[in-house]
Parts: sequence; structure tokens; C-alpha cells
Amino acid sequence: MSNRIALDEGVAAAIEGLGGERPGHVFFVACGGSFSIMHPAKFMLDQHSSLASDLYNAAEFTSRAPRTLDARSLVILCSMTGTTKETTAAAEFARSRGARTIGMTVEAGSPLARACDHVVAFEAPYTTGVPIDAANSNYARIYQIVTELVRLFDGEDLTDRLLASLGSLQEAIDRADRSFAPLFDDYASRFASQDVVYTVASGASYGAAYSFAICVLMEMQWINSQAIHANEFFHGPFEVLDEERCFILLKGMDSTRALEERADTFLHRFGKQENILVLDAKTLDLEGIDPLFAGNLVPLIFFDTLWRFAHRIADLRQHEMLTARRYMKKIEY
Ligand SMILES: N[C@@H]1[C@@H](O)[C@H](O)[C@@H](COP(=O)(O)O)O[C@@H]1O
Repeated sequence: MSNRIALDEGVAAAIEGLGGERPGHVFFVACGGSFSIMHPAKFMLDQHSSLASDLYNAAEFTSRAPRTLDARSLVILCSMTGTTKETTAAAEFARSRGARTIGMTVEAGSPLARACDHVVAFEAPYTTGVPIDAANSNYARIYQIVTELVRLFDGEDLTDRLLASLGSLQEAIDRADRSFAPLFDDYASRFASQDVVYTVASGASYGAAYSFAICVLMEMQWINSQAIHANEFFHGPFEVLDEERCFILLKGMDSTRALEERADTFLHRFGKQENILVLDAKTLDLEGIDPLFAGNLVPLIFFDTLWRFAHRIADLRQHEMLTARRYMKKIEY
């Protein structure tokens, strides 16, 4: 029996709203954790579409003001709360240039939602503390936008295969959490005492490494971090590697996996196994996920399961994940 989910109504309405007009350029725009999903979204679009696209931090987008932004552009923005002012300003800027805007947010009445032509709602799994089905996450919604763009403008209908895979995703995540748990039990105490932990990934998984580094390790645990692209690793960062240094390496299933494998070999050549936490998607049971989308969906597994690792670290450090902030949303900035 297929677990296929239905196409999200918000996505369907937003795509309908394009009126069949092929965008001249697609822009993916957001900040922080919401920005991190733009990497895999662009990755998927690059793989399947001839549409040109770019991704921007929202404030950079407005300040840089790309000349390619015009009335033929489609700008896809995301803000979980819908209150990040840079993202709302980016939507207003895009509309002032005549571009079409799709705003992804949890809050349908939020400033971002009001600033966009179309709203795509999603559920947020981590910061609310209420568990969700990953089929309703921001990744799941933006991927549906991408395959619908491909269907309309590249003539290939991948949406059914995506929807079937999304229906099996949460079970795959739950299995992965069980499968990685012993590894996390082993690594948590060593990583909890570190001042610096790097995360390494490429391709569709880079966004998961990025958000884990900046939103979880830095923001929520005050552990210095940096997401290192698996090939950029060889162009500077590898000089900090020694037996003491802690790294997390994500080995995904997309076409850039060889880059992560090369980093893996080098990390184990000069690092110590007990300080290199490798999450390898090839060890997972991905039943129900179409191989065509395995590379795109594995980052959701990585991100979910890394949160569980972070909670173990938080317990050991006695540093609360969701409330311990000095500046974010506590002062004006
Ligand atoms: N760490 C938070 C992220 O979790 C959040 O995604 C981002 C933007 O917030 P929002 O998604 O509400 O725009 O702000 C910070 O970076």
C-alpha cells in the first residue's frame, strides 16, 4: 500500500497563481534555519530543471539588489515565525520590483504572509516542541514547490513520486533515530565537553550541516562551530585537523557523495575515530523512499536525528536548548 500524501493545497494554489508563466529566474531567500532549506531546494531544482536560480540571505538579497530580479522573477521566501524583519523586507523589495512571491511560514497571519502573493504553510518540528510528521515540514513543502515547477516548466512530472516518498519519510526518520542512537550514546559525552565542533557535508545535505552548526551548536549550545563544505575542507579547513579535533560528517545519498567520502578518508587519516562522528545514510533503511529522491530526503533524516544528539549534549552540558539565549529575541538588534 502506498503512503502517498496529497499535494499541499497552499503549494497547489501558489503554482496555479503563476498562471503558466515561466519565471525568468527563481530566488530562494531567507535567514538562519529557514535559509538552510534553500540549499537543498536549489540543489533539487538544479538537478531537474532548466530554470535558473540563486539563493540569498534575505538582508543580502535586498542590499545586493540583483539586476536579474524583475517582474518575471519568482521569489520563494521562508520564515518559520513569519516575523524575521529582513525576510519580510526582502518580500516587500521583491514585490516592489514586480516579482511574484511565495512566502513559506507557520503563521498564516504573520508579516511575511501579508507581504507575499501566496502563502505556503508548514509545521515546525523542533522549536515548538510538538512532534510533527516530516511530510508537513518546510523541506517537504519547498520540495513540492520545486517538483511542481519542474512539472510545469520542464515537462517532467516528478510530483507523484515525491509525494509517495514523503509519505514514507517519517517512518524512515524514526528508524534512523533508533539506528543512530547507540552512536550518539557513545559520542555525546566527548562532544559535550568541546569548545569547537565542525560539521561537514555537501550537496543536498549542506543545509542540514549549516543549520546544525549555526542554529543548534552555536545558538543553542554556545559551542563554536562552522559548516564546512566537504570539498572546501581541502582548501583550508583541514589544517585544523588533529586527533583532538571533533567533526561531524554527513554522508548523504546525492550525486556529491564522493566529496563526503573523500573528506571521510582524510578525517580518519589524521583524526581519531572517536572524535569523528559519521552519519552515513547508506547504513539506513529507506524503505518507501524513491531512490530518485533519497539524496534530497536524507538531509531531513540527518537534521532530525542530529537534534536528538544535540539534546543529549544539552543534558550533559546542562544548557537548555530552546530557552538559553543571551541576545536572540531578548534585546533589540
Ligand atoms: N536560529 C534561528 C533559526 O532557527 C530561525 O530559522 C531563523 C529565522 O527565523 P524565522 O525562520 O522565524 O525567520 O532565526 C534564527 O537563525
